[in-house]
Amino acid sequence: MKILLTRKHTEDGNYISEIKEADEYTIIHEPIASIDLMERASRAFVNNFIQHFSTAYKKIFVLAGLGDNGGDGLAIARMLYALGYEVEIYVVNYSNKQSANFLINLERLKNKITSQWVENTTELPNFDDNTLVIDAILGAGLSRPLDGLIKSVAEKLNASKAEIVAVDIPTGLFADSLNAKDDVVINAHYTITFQAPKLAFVLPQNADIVGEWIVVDIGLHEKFIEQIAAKYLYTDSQTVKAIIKPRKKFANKGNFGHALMMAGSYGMIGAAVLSTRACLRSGVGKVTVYAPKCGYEILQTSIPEAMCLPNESVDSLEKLPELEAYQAVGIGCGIGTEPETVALVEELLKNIKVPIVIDADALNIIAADKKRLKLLPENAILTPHPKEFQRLIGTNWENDYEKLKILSVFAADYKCIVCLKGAFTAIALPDGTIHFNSTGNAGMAKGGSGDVLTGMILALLAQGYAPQEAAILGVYEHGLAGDRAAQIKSPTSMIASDIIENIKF
Ligand SMILES: NC(=O)C1=CN([C@@H]2O[C@H](COP(=O)(O)OP(=O)(O)OC[C@H]3O[C@@H](n4cnc5c(N)ncnc54)[C@H](OP(=O)(O)O)[C@@H]3O)[C@@H](O)[C@H]2O)[C@@H](O)CC1
Ligand SMILES: Nc1ncnc2c1ncn2[C@@H]1O[C@H](COP(=O)(O)OP(=O)(O)O)[C@@H](O)[C@H]1O
Ligand SMILES: [K+]
Repeated sequence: MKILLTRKHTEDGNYISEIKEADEYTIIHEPIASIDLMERASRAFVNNFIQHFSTAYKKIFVLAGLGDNGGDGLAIARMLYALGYEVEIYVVNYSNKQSANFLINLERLKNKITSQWVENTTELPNFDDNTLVIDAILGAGLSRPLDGLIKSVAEKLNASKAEIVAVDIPTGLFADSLNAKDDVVINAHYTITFQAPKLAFVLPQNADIVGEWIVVDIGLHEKFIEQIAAKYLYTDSQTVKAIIKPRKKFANKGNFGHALMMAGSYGMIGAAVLSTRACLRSGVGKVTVYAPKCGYEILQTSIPEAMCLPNESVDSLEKLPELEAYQAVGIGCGIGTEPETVALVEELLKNIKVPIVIDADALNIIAADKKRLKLLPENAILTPHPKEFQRLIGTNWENDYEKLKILSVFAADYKCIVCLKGAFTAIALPDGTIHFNSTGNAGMAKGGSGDVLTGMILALLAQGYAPQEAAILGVYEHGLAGDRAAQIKSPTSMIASDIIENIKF
């Protein structure tokens, strides 16, 4: 799914709104009247809303602005009222400019619900913990930080105990550009957004502003969306369906590749076990794990399906084995940073001729001497968590937008694929695009989860998936397995082994 921007910079130094353009294209080419598109958007909001909040639930205050977001708010209020919800409307009267669709929806309220016009926060009702506020003050049309009346309303709301549900975007939040630190933004608990995710929603710095969020389809014209060259994408089930190759009936294990997992050191053989087992659960034909001698019996006993190739050293990985037999190589999980392992990583990078996934200490080894970055083979997949990525670039970022810029430049400069892990893992490709993952949960924030991912991506590489497909698909399925594990064990109690047990391609 593409992430549509509200402020996409154009070559002449201005910016356009892809959302507005998609809106206008739909109005002309579907065709549909603008007010009917608003009705459709509001209906989509309501359909989702009623699944979460029953009529018995709390009193609903709709806070409406004067633009199209406010128009949505009025239409939503009318629809919820018709469904039996107890609704009150407060129009935040911050300007004398009202959109045409706002005015039509105001007219449509007549003889149904009255609206109260607010020019001062003292005219607002009491937002106690028994109220639900629908924030329809400003949406994608935000052009500057909040001030004056809207700012005071936002402050009052944020200080209250009311549950806040935002229409499209929480008021005051820029959809895809940076808010200043002291900007006041309504902190929503739940956001129902139209047509496409907004970039701001997948960035950790906005987590407490957007709350839980969901995209509802409002039927903007597919032909228009297809031709948008999106820089940011959001991996959903449709994306993944287009990537996955079915296993053919007469297939044999030779069709699914032989993977080499180089992992483990004394005290860290668990990382080798987890990554290798995850690799096996992800469709690979055969796996050999190259590990220090201390891991031999553990690996042979705990994963009988894998072959184990012990190296000479007892405690740590050293010396490059023959690579000819393998279709893909994974390195890094639990390998430590002993000098002989450092030498091994360098040797591997100089000699590798098949796709590779690089994780954990292998990344730290590369980061320790930046000249090693030049050894990265084209399309290598790197799977750093934020700390490891900071080590690779040798600096920190000021905010998440800057982080994305650095990430994108890094992937382009080194022609590699970087999976920057976390909630909404960001996968940067050499072509400059960034693909955010939609699956996963905080139960995965535990030691070993990353090892599982490395094994899964390795399996996909060995099966012949193109590296960018292996990264996008692997990260998605890893998160999905984590979501299944969380369902069964709960986010708090699940462990990395539960992720493996719930891998299901
Ligand atoms: N295609 C879609 O996705 C569809 C979208 N729809 C809905 O439309 C919404 C976008 O509507 P919109 O363009 O009218 O913008 P909205 O956010 O209501 O505000 C605009 C007004 O606010 C003003 N203003 C801006 N910043 C301000 C500030 N800080 N303080 C004060 N004023 C400020 C701005 O003034 P100006 O910048 O021109 O001075 C302008 O007058 C979108 O979020 C969705 O809900 C659906 O109905 C249908 C399909
Ligand atoms: N809050 C979260 N939401 C979704 N996924 C998460 C969250 N926290 C961590 N993860 C996922 O769990 C994995 C953790 O990997 P990593 O930090 O390398 O752990 P480790 O090195 O301990 O195995 C990553 O794939 C990451 O995307
Ligand atoms: K809003």
